[in-house]
Amino acid sequence: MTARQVALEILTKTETNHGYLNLVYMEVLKANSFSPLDAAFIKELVFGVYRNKLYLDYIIRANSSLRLKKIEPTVLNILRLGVYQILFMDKIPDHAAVSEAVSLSKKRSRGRTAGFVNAVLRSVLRSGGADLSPLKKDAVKYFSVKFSYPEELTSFFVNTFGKSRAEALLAAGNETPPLCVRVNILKTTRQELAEKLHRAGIETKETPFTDCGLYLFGASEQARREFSALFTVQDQSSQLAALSLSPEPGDTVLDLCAAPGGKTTHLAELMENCGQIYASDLYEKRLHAVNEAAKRLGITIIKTKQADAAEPNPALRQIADKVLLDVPCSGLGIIRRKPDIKYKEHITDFDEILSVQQQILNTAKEYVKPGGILVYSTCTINPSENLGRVHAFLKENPNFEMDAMKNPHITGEMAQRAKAGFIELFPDTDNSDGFFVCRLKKLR
Ligand SMILES: C[S@@+](CC[C@H](N)C(=O)[O-])C[C@H]1O[C@@H](n2cnc3c(N)ncnc32)[C@H](O)[C@@H]1O
Repeated sequence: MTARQVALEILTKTETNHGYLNLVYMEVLKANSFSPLDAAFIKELVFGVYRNKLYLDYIIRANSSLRLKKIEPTVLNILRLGVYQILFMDKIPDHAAVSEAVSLSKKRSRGRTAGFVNAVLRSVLRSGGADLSPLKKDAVKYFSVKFSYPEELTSFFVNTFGKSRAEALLAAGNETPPLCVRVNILKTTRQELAEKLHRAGIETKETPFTDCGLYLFGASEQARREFSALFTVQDQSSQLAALSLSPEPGDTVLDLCAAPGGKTTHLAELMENCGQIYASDLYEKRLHAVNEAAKRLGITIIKTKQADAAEPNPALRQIADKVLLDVPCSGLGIIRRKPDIKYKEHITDFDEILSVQQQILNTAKEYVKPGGILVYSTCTINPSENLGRVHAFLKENPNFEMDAMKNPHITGEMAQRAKAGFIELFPDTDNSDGFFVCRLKKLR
């Protein structure tokens, strides 16, 4: 199969199985042996199409004799791939984008579709796309098409952050995030790993807000596998969650929403693999990933168990020095990694997720020893799931208070907030995933 055929397969599979794009992409990658160049090209195609789907559809509609609903789903995806290459990938000659799309439609579809695909793409080449200026009088409609966010979600951004900040955040959500890893300090140091990677032809840059992170440039999947005992792929924003809990060797730590274990293993590294970590998750199957990650990194202090964190467990009452709650959330901070989040139905109906977060907090508060610490974190930038959620909790639980975080790498305005007990990161200003971490101390 050619790279474009594989890309079409991934798009179709993600749509028809209601799958997650990144999981389908990884599954296809594991099942085949693509060259690093092909793997990168396929990724660019499928993530690019997802990031820009509504915009691409708008252009296809403006250049097609058929309404979108009348176009067969496979043909629509062939067109999206073609238009994406024409408008977003400078290195692909236009004639190659068109002829490859035509030959794909000959292989994958029936009848006269090849002629139709050819006509639409040639029209896109002639017109240069479509004129968005008639949409400009309505910011929500305009941003929705320009940045490919459904109108309901675009409205949420505009109402929450104002027009100009919303524009910056929507644009940042369409960027390709850098590859960031956390160094396994049980086995190496940041500098040592950077030198090893450099010798293997991979350039690195230190993360500014943490002392254990590196950005990697030019690392193929194969190279990533080669060094997998020495690092964990994790954005620097996520590294701040375990760091903010500041676990120490010998501590008893609970991680109640643990899978796939990115933060659990970080806790263990900070504890020098000494003490105990009880890691649970609602989904038993997902806990395998935690055990696998621990094995890969040489960690032995994690015990996993399936459990619903919203259900009280009296056996855990006041056993923990530290508790991490990396709760399920709307995920609005990681759209650049998972662009399919944008199109999730009812994405802005927050009531259910807010209620789960509240229940988990209310259950977990009982597990913290007096004087102990609870860290609440999310990968969203929705204020009601973040500070809103914490303030509501503190109002009902005066025996907890926000506790200053000690992180010498955080400066400026962010340091003021860390001193007050929380950190907020945004993809537009911090070149990081949108993330929220809050450190709470149980007074009595
Ligand atoms: C943000 S993810 C956790 C990511 C993880 N901490 C890491 O760093 O790799 C949230 C997790 O909460 C789990 N979850 C959802 N509802 C839950 C519940 N009621 N109790 C426990 N876990 C839950 C999900 O299965 C998911 O693995």
